[in-house]
Amino acid sequence: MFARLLIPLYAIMSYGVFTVSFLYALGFVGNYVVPKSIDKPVELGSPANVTAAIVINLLLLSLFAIQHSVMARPAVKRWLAKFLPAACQRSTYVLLSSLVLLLLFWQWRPIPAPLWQTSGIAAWLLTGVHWLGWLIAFASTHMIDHFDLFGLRQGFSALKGAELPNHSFKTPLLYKIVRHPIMLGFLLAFWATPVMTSGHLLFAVANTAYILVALQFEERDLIAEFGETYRQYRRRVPMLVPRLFTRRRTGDDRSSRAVGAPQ
Ligand SMILES: C[S@@+](CC[C@H](N)C(=O)[O-])C[C@H]1O[C@@H](n2cnc3c(N)ncnc32)[C@H](O)[C@@H]1O
Repeated sequence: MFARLLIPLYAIMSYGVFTVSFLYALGFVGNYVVPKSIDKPVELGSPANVTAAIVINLLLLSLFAIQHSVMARPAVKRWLAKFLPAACQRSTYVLLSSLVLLLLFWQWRPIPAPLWQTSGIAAWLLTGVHWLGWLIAFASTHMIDHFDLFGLRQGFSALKGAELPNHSFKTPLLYKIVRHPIMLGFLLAFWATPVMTSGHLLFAVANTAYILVALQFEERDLIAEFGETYRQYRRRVPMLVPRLFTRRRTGDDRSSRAVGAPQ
């Protein structure tokens, strides 16, 4: 009974830490409100320290990449299952990822030299795309299952003494346009900025490289889990860049899917 209560509380606490790290990320990447952001305070990024700043920032980004990817490997999940109840696994992943992100925000060294800069309509447009990116990422978590992705569903099924919910394959809304809308949203939020500093560029390039590699692993796992269904989805729907002229393809897709023919 005690564990049944403790697990949902742990899930709520992890979700709370995730919420703090997500809200802080909005301020960090966009240089809004928060005391320490990607480019501020400027005095932390004195030119003499640029090499040290690059090394420290790359170490922080690598730490996040390693933690986030290694803990998502099926073999590591099986190993963790020896120590952690299954209902706590996702929350633990969410908690550790959020803590590593907060460490990154805290220890990040701004490199504020601007590489390019926009003003007027261009700046407004880029800011709009930036916020659209965050919105796409957040909304897409709800399209596949926000509460499952962040461990709450698993925690509450432990409370009810129910079986863990099955991970089901879904392709609603934006998942019909690209296979990875959450990552597409992040890429838009990271790259669309009115002022691109050296530090921001480092952040955007490193995260883009990480996302492209991590998606290879994620898709390998999705194929292992959902087999031909995911392979067909991969043939039908682009990874990150929406097709501009989808009309004819959609027609083709429908007919090939109807007869189950490879595309
Ligand atoms: C952080 S989410 C990112 C999802 C996707 N890569 C995206 O960018 O929108 C990673 C989790 O989503 C799951 N996932 C990815 N695509 C999915 C789909 N179409 N249906 C259900 N789960 C999916 C993966 O198995 C993984 O556990």
